[in-house]
Amino acid sequence: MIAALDWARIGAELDAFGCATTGPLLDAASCAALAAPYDREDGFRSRIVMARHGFGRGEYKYFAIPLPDPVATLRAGFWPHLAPIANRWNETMGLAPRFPADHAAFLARCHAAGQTRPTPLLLRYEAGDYNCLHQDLYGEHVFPLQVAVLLSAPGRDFTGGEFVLTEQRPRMQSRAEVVPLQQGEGVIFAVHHRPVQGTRGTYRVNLRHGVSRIRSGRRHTLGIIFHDAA
Ligand SMILES: O=C(O)CCC(=O)C(=O)O
Ligand SMILES: [Fe+2]
Repeated sequence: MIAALDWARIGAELDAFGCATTGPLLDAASCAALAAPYDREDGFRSRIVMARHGFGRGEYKYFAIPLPDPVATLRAGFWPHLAPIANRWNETMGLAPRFPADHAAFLARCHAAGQTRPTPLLLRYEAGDYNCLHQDLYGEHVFPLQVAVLLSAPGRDFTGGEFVLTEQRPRMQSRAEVVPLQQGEGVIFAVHHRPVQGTRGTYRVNLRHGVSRIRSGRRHTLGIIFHDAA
């Protein structure tokens, strides 16, 4: 499934815009099966009510280990395609970390540094909820790309609630990008920085992502972050 994606297009879009959509990843039944256990206690390590932390309005839950399928499959499956892009980006940006071919090896590095808690999460927004612009940094070890998969059907399950990215460029005004997604579709995007080719060489821009206000209904998302948390 992931191997069959158009990785040349995705790589080019990530380089040009800092984000790229995947097209369909999960069918409607798989989306529903992932979102349905949200209210259960088991299977999650913690629940965050966003308003309590100034993160926005809505809530999310971090999955416990073992990650359920298809979360584990997606996390491991994206890795070998994203690691070469991440290595290229870090080289271009003059950042030292390089990422191994195997996700387990990178997780071992996170765990040795005390980043032992799993980061894949399930988010839930109701009418009026939103996710403030942020960066999912959880410690010293950062994988520069992450994935979010929309589990609800826009227009049917909810309205509003668009995935947004902003890009803060040195000495320039910020640029915003709205990413339309279908149910079961993912967006791959920069966690923190991305390289931009300028006339005088490469520079780093700072990205943040969030979700605009849900106008009606309920919206669920699966978030896949590749570094674990301290
Ligand atoms: O709900 C969304 O679309 C974005 C969730 C998010 O912030 C994430 O997956 O890191
Ligand atoms: Fe996030």
